[in-house]
Amino acid sequence: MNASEIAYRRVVVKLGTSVLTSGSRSLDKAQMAELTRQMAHLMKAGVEVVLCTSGAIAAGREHLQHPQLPDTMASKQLLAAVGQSQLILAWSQLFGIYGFNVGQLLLTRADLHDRERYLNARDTLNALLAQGIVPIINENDAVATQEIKVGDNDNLSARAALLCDADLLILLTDQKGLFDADPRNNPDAKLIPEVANIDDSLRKLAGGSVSGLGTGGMATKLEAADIARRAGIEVVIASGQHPDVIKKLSCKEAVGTHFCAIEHPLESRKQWILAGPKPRGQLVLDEGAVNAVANKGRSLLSKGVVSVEGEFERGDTLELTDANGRVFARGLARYNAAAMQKIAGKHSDDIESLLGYDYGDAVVHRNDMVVL
Ligand SMILES: Nc1ncnc2c1ncn2[C@@H]1O[C@H](COP(=O)(O)OP(=O)(O)O)[C@@H](O)[C@H]1O
Ligand SMILES: N[C@@H](CCC(=O)OP(=O)(O)O)C(=O)O
Repeated sequence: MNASEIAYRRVVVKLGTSVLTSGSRSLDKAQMAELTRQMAHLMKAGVEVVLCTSGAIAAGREHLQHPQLPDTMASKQLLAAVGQSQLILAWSQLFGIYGFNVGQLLLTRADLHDRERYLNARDTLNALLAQGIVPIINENDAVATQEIKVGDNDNLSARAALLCDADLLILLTDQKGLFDADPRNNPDAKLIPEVANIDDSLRKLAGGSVSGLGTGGMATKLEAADIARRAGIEVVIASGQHPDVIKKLSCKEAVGTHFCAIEHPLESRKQWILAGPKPRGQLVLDEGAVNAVANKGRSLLSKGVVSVEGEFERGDTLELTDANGRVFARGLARYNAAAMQKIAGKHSDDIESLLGYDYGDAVVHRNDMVVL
């Protein structure tokens, strides 16, 4: 590979459990070595690489020789605690062969929720990359409860790609890409080589994981692709087994399913609104408000709010839905849940008299909102 053929400057590679185990009950070290060789090659050619690795739970099971444990969160946390150290040891040894050091970042949604912590994580990532150290990211499964988890590494890798301002996100899995039906159950399923837009009809094609190894299947890979491409990042889903897959993708060879980046990416703060905080509530809007927000670029006024769900504070993230429950936007609340209940459906001029204070006409301001 010649440096002039490489089309990207910063690449996030996400390796699913399915790739790291090759479908077996243990880490496939030969496969990990081969993928390390490809990533090291890319780095030697001047590309910065961030690795988002799954496999901690699988590595824990293997290291403890497949113990009989109750099917609980605590067992998974135990396996992750044991497995993560084995996993990072393996990556450290493999990258060491090529003279690269690695740095471990174990994140949860809580690290992305708060804008300040989000920016701190970004600084750490950038500092590692500036020193030529390979950042290796996984969810902090050993301590994260369901409530504070991102939940799957596809979504986590998209957040990592946003954090480090990557220009390519590679999701490697056990299938050749996104098919028009799950190829495990549909032998006639066809590979979709190029996706220009992620919509509901595409989401219907993407099923969950049936292998029992991965988390989320294609559904979470599509969520990840949607987040990344809105930030102007190209995304590819491809097979980890494809020969020289990482090298080929970094030279724009057509392998797997490619998702075009959108032309006018969201500014950084709006990327964070989309990818960082977990929504704490929902506002159901009437037809006029849906139209004003979705099509006319307006802020949301109290008058258009039909109902308020959830317990949220001012500044928390909310989902905006239409009457059918379709989420079409996300934004930051200017009023807390109790206040929002009181002013829903009321005219903006009445806010002060209803609440005794007034944070402005917009209950979700345009500048704090992303239309999906
Ligand atoms: N439309 C689809 N195209 C391809 N794979 C699909 C589709 N729908 C569901 N899948 C499933 O997604 C799985 C990959 O996701 P997952 O098991 O979570 O792997 P990973 O560990 O790589 O994240 C495939 O094995 C496949 O069975
Ligand atoms: N964080 C978990 C993996 C979670 C996950 O999303 O797995 P996968 O679908 O295989 O990428 C682990 O290290 O075992």
